[in-house]
Amino acid sequence: MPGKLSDVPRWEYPPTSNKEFDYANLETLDLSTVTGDEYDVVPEEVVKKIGDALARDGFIYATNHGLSSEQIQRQFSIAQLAFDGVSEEDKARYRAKILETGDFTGYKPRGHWKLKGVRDQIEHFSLQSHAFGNREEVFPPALLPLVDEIEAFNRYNHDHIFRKILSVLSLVLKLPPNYLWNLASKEDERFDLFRYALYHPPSPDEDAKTDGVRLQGHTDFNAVSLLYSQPIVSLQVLMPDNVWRYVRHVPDALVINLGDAMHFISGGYLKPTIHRVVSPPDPDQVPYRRLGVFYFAQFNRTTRLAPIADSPVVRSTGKTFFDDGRKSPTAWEWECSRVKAYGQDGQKKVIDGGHEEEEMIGGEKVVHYN
Ligand SMILES: O=C(O)CCC(=O)C(=O)O
Ligand SMILES: [Fe+2]
Repeated sequence: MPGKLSDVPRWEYPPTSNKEFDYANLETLDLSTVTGDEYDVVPEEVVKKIGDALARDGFIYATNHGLSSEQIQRQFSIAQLAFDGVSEEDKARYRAKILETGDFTGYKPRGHWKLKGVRDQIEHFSLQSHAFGNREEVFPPALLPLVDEIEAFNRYNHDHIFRKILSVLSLVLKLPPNYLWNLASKEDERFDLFRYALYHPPSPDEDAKTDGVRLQGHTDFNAVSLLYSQPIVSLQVLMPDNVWRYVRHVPDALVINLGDAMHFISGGYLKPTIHRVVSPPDPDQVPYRRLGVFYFAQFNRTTRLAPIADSPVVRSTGKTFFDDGRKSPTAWEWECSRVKAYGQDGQKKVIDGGHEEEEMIGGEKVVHYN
């Protein structure tokens, strides 16, 4: 691997909580069960178990993804460097043009979003696939020696992990195993989003104003999200019984969820589960900064987010979106419009006594949960 290992200070994971909380009971996809040269062989019981879990909970764990503990910890170390080893001037210089372009590439400073008038305490350094072709413009000098390594990690997430998951999902929808991969593997249309995130602990006053919510409840915009499990208990999912439950840390596992794009294309069969980030319920973890490594995988830019008519499972839902499919956006159009609108306190209608807010984007209703 390129990049000088010794130059990157090692990230020491915060201590794992040994307390019990109301954890979500999530299924696990063992990725080593997906085999064949084109990852087209998946045992039937795996398709059944994961299909049921993703239609019901929308969240699963994935294990045996082929990355070592060392390789994963290395990504957290690079994440730490991206925030602690880059000056505030450089973060401003390499700032993401989120509102201008709907593209997260670059640094998102704290306070870009607002929740109940309180500025968020989350820093991001995000890379859309095109970033690797524009290195000098996107990466601050401190990270330039690591670009090949970061790119190789991105490739692995796309070509192996995402691909295997798409094989499973194709079979869930009773399509040929490579069907969804064909909608996501056009090299010049890739726009996956890779992200290092740093959650700073807010002040007690800020936490009180937001009821401890640090990232508002949302669905993801993309197809499949891969979150590298980390020790701070903080991520909650809204489970089918309408109860927020914590996601338990599973060392070296991936926490996987589906986004809007997969929901639309599956005629609503696959669930884009609402999730949020709250203050850690374990007081021992509260003072720690929380680092995240996320890979938001997407379909090709021009993939139209209309229900796949070839799938009997999709057809059986009878569901359509976007004016009965007449105005289905492409994956790119949908993502850009949602990225621009997110967290800007835009045209929202408050419902359910303030617990929910609705916003119309591209003619579809998007609900934010407080
Ligand atoms: O911080 C997390 O665990 C999840 C973040 C998340 O949901 C997102 O960035 O979309
Ligand atoms: Fe998310």
